[in-house]
Amino acid sequence: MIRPRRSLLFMPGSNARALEKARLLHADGIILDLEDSVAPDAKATARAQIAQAVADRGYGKREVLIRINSLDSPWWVDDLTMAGKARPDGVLVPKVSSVADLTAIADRLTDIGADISIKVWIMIETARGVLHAEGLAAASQDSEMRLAGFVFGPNDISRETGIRMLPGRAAMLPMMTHCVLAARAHGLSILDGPYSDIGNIEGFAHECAQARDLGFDGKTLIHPAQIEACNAAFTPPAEDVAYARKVIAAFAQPENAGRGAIQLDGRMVERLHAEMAQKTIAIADAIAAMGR
Ligand SMILES: CC(C)(COP(=O)(O)OP(=O)(O)OC[C@H]1O[C@@H](n2cnc3c(N)ncnc32)[C@H](O)[C@@H]1OP(=O)(O)O)[C@@H](O)C(=O)NCCC(=O)NCCSC(=O)C[C@H](O)C(=O)O
Ligand SMILES: [Mg+2]
Repeated sequence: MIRPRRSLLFMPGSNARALEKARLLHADGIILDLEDSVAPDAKATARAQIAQAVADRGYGKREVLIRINSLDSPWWVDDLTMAGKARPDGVLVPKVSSVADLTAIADRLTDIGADISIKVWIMIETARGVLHAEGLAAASQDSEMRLAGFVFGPNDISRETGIRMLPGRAAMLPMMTHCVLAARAHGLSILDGPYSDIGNIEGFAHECAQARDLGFDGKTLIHPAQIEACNAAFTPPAEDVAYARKVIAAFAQPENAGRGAIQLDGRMVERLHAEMAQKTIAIADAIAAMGR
C-alpha cells in the first residue's frame, strides 16, 4: 500500500494542546516527540501523554510516529518500551550512526514483544550516519530490523559538522542526494528535515519544492502553518495525473502490446514512464483516500 507522506508534523510530547490539536490538522502524519523539543524534566510527563494520545486512537488515517531519545541518552529504553506498548505506526530514532544502533533498537523491540507492524524510522543527522547511509539502508533487507525510512536532520548535521544551513542549502545538497540514493537503492522512504523560519512561508515553499525535486517523499514540519504549502508542493498536479492516465491507457491499446516505446502527444514514452505513471496515480489515489 502506498501511503502519502507529504507532510509529517513534529510536536513536543509535553505539549498537551498540540497533541490534541493534531487530531484536526491536515498533515499526512504526526511525529510525537520525546527528544529535542522536550526538556529533561518533562520527559516522563511527555512519555505518559504520548502513551495516552496514541491509545486514544484519535489521529484517524494520519501516520503516527513516536520519536524516542537517542541511544546515548538515559531515556531511550523507557521511551521504546512505552512506544512498543502504545503501538504507533512507527518509532523514529534520532542520531543513528551504525547498524549496531539499529540492532539495539530491533533487539529491544523483540525483547518487549512489540508488534511486528511497528516500523523503525531513523534520523540521518550525524556525520557517521550520512557516511554510513548505504549500509544502514541495506540493513532493511533483514525484516527483523523493521526499517521503513530515513528522516534527514539538517540541524544536528550543522551542529556537528559546521556545515551551514543557508537558503538554497547548497552546502547540504551533496549529502541530501547521497541519502536519497541510499534510501531508494533499498526501497526505503525518505523525508526532508524541518524548516525553522515559521513566518517565512515563501521560503518554506521553495524548500518543499526543492525537496520534492531532490526525490524526497515529503517534509517534516514544526508548525501547523506549514502544512498547506507542504501538501501543495508534494501533491501531484492534476495535469500530471491526467497525463499519467493517458500513458497507461496508451500502453493498454492492443496495437502497443508488443512495443517498448511509443509516441504520445509528440513525445517518446517508454514502459518505464508507464511505471512512473502508475506511481503518480497510486499517490494521487492515496491522497484522495485520505479525504484531503
Ligand atoms: C515552535 C513552537 C514552539 C511555536 O509554538 P507557539 O509559539 O505556541 O506557536 P503558535 O502560537 O503560533 O501556535 C498556534 C497554534 O498552533 C498550535 N501549534 C503550534 N505548533 C504546533 C505543532 N508543532 N503541532 C501541533 N500544534 C501546534 C499551538 O498550540 C496553537 O494552538 P491554539 O491554541 O489552537 O492557538 C511550536 O510550533 C513547536 O513546539 N513546534 C514543534 C517543535 C518540535 O517538535 N521540534 C522538534 C522537531 S525539529 C528537529 O528535531 C530537528 C531535527 O532533529 C534536526 O536535527 O534537524
Ligand atoms: Mg536532530
